[in-house]
Amino acid sequence: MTGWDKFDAYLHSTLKDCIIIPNRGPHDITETDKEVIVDTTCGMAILRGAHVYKNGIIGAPHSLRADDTVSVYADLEGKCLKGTTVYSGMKVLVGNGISQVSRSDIFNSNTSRRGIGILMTEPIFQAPSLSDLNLDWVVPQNLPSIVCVHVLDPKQGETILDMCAAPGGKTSHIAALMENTGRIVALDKSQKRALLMERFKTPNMEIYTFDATHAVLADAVLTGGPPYPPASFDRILVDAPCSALGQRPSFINNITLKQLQSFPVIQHQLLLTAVKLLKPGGVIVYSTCTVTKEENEDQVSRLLAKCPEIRLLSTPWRGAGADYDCDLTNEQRSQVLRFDPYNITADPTHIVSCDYDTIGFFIAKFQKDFVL
Ligand SMILES: C[S@@+](CC[C@H](N)C(=O)[O-])C[C@H]1O[C@@H](n2cnc3c(N)ncnc32)[C@H](O)[C@@H]1O
Repeated sequence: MTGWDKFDAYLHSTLKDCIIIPNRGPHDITETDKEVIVDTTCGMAILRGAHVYKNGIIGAPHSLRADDTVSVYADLEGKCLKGTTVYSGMKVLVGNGISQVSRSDIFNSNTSRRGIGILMTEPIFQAPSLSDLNLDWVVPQNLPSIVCVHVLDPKQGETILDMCAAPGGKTSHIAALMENTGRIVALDKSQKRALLMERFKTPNMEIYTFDATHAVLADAVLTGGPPYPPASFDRILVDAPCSALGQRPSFINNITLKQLQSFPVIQHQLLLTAVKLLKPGGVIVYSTCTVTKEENEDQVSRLLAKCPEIRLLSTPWRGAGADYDCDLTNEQRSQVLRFDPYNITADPTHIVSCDYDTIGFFIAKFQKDFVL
């Protein structure tokens, strides 16, 4: 792991399968006179420990040579054209690094676009690059994603459905907790993303590209691929598609109002399907990595109103419940789990517990009545 020797790593105080690797920053750095422009995806990767690959560079000065010290900026509006020499649009500094290549190595069509273009020596935030981890041993995830699977609490031998599973971080955690017992069915609508799950596949895991809102059918059979008959699964994870407004780091969000309004609709459909697929006494965990109440608390109250056979359970984890003006009762607010990075201090010298300095995330746990 690049830079591993420079970073702390410690076992989480209560999650014994979780190693915490804190990042450090923001650091004050001095800008150089050579500016390299990358897109926002590359800029966010840099803040999570990555170097800049040649094909991530969209702008560089004429004078760029190998071994030059450069400042790297993320193009906030996506307006920088490939090959730009000087970019005056909206950009944000993500760090300094040493160029491994000259300008012609980057943009000349006869040279390979592969390999590292800028070795980041002074990123604004320091984090180890986790890209070369052995995924048989560890899977890098944000803390709330790890908590989410512990809230699901899969038991050995059970039949588990992961309705929106790709790229598979939570599915792999479920598989680890089940120690190759039981059956895990992982669905995702996107074939491209479902393929990413193959690297986590275990003998008891089945992966299907499928729209999970259509995963229930009265005369279906439980063996093989979807759809499945009602009351088939012991536990179901609905890690729903969402507006992802809780993601960190994030420079800018170009989501449209129409896109924002589309998520609650699909989330409700997924939850209704999950209720049908759940065995009596079974558990559903609903989660998002966003902060809007329409995608979080409102989904909970809507499901409880629509499905009298479903009740809310407490998420056994420290931290605040809902603190938004929503339709949940005070007791229900204390039962759901909202990770809210906006509520932590902005003072960079203040050390915030890893349990709070997280991405924005929401978790709710439901149980279906034993007798229907
Ligand atoms: C938040 S991501 C899931 C992340 C995943 N659980 C993990 O831990 O790696 C949401 C996923 O839902 C998938 N999705 C969107 N609509 C879907 C649908 N109708 N049925 C199944 N999957 C869907 C998306 O392709 C995306 O991969």
